Amino acid sequence: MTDMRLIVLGASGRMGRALTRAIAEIEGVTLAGALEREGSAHLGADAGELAGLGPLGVRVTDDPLPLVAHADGVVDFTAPAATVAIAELAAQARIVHVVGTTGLSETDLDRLDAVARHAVVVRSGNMSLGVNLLAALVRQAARALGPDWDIEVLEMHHRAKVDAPSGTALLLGEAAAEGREVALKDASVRVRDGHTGPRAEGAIGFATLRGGSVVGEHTVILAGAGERVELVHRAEDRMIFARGAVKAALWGFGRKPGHYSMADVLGLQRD
Ligand SMILES: NC(=O)C1=CN([C@@H]2O[C@H](COP(=O)(O)OP(=O)(O)OC[C@H]3O[C@@H](n4cnc5c(N)ncnc54)[C@H](O)[C@@H]3O)[C@@H](O)[C@H]2O)C=CC1
Ligand SMILES: O=C(O)C1=N[C@H](C(=O)O)C[C@H](O)C1
Repeated sequence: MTDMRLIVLGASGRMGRALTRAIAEIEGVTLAGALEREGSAHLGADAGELAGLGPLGVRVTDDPLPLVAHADGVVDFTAPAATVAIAELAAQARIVHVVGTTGLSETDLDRLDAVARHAVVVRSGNMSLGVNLLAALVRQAARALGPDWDIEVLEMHHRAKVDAPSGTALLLGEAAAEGREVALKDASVRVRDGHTGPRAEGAIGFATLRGGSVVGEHTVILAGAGERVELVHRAEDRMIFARGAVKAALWGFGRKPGHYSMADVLGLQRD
């Protein structure tokens, strides 16, 4: 069987470089193109050299059209505007779109839902096995412990991260809300400052830390009267996300159109 041909969007970014390495190490996929934004200092560079692999003969370009026409999928860890733009092109070409980009607005998500009527979109705020397993545990804990236990989601990331709360924190908050059978938008408290008054009953709180080179750390705290449960994930290497994204692309290849999640890819049941 021939390899699945993948394009990396945002090829010179932290995740873009990790994706190039993951494509090189995983069987059944090949790097078919490397895209960057207009004006990037890395246009024309060899994607393999950017990723520390040595030359692969794939030059970074800012023109998606010729690449999309000859590829089977695009892996995209960039920024919301770039993700929505490539989603339209990927859907027209009927190629798999794996979306790792976080900070997407409700409008952006509606656009992805619309294109997923015609194409395979696999999207997750976190592509690692560990976090997706953690989400299942959080759902179960929130259901078992009930509303008397307060839920707070704490996250820390490197100083260059631009969105908050992280996509993972929101994914974990969604899992907690599902466990409680409430809508996250009705329960979430994303910022606290000044004289806030006591904690609202049933709130799912978020707290954000930024600094240094932290790849990604998430703690879901379930605080009861006189005791506390903490569920923690620590990412130590971006390759966990990159390998997950390549696995998602392979899973999506040949599948019927739809907006899928990493829980679908990993076969994690929603109990
Ligand atoms: N879902 C997951 O498992 C993970 C998601 N992320 C998310 O991935 C995104 C990127 O993260 P990093 O790699 O750390 O950021 P980064 O800033 O290092 O890389 C982003 C890259 O995208 C490029 N880009 C921006 N607009 C573009 C366009 N229109 N066309 C092509 N390229 C464009 C930038 O030039 C940059 O090279 C963020 O939203 C982050 O939260 C990061 C790690 C894991
Ligand atoms: O920007 C990052 O770095 C990360 N972003 C994702 C998020 O927003 O949760 C995933 C991971 O934690 C790293």
